[in-house]
Amino acid sequence: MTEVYIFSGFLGSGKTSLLTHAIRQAKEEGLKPGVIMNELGQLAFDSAAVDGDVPLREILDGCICCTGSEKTEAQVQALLHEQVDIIFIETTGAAHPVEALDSIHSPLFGDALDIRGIVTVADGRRWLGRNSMSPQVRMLFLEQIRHASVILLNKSDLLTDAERSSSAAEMQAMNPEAPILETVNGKVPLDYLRKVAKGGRRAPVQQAAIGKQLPISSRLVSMDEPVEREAFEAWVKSLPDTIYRMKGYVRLEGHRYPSLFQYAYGMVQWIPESMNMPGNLVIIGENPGALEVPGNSHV
Ligand SMILES: Nc1nc2c(ncn2[C@@H]2O[C@H](COP(=O)(O)OP(=O)(O)OP(=O)(O)O)[C@@H](O)[C@H]2O)c(=O)[nH]1
Repeated sequence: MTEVYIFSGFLGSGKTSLLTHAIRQAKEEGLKPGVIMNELGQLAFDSAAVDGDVPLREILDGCICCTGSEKTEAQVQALLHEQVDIIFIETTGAAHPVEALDSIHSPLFGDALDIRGIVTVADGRRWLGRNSMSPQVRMLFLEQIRHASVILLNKSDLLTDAERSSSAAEMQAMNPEAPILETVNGKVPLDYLRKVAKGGRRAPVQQAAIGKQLPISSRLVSMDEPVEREAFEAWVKSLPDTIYRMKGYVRLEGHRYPSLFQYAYGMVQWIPESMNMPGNLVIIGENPGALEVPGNSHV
């Protein structure tokens, strides 16, 4: 049977970081991993994090929970044909984990799949700031924690000892059965996940089809002009709290190529690239269409 793990967690919490780490460990253990990656935008941005030799299927531009289970079934089928030993499904940060789980509980697979459950990556700082999220979005964030088989309290490097223990205790109260592990960059031993993730649904779903009603959308912006780093970061800081995530390639003034830019819950990261990547930025949040974006010359 092929083990299946669903990686859940809010936008920018560290799912891709967990995925790259899990893939590396699976390979080291002699397992053949396969990946299904679900992204909100049309751009398969995170796919670059998956090595070329790992079978990868993408479900783009919509949540796995809303695009219909046929698409997911087809992608799982394709991975099974490639005889993978373990499948990691990275859901979008806007996906309801139980709906994602349901989409792979298909009679098509019979006993070919051993669905081990939901690993939820929770951004510790976002947990502390959860009350500033809009109600529907906060509900999704909490649902991801409530239905986890295992919770990773990630970005624990950004929390104090007191914040780490109070966050873990509060999450445990919300989901008493899931083991909680404090992590940095989603680094968790794969053996641990394989031991503790037992699959199955743990609590009634609070609100069905939450992903369909969520006010979250994504916008792809072409970044055709270089930006000044400080001014760009000041613009990022000025954005409303309801802009949850940005990622893409942005050219900084004085740089030859666009740098990889990441934004998640107040944190900005720039990684210089040595190749000329197309200047594109994905913005995810509530009403990203209303923003004027520096570096984009189009109206
Ligand atoms: N300081 C710190 N940063 C982290 C940690 N984990 C992830 N990050 C950073 O957070 C950002 C988002 O990480 P990803 O792994 O891409 O998050 P994600 O959940 O896959 O994001 P989406 O797929 O867009 O929802 C990146 O800039 C990471 O480098 C952590 O433990 N500590």
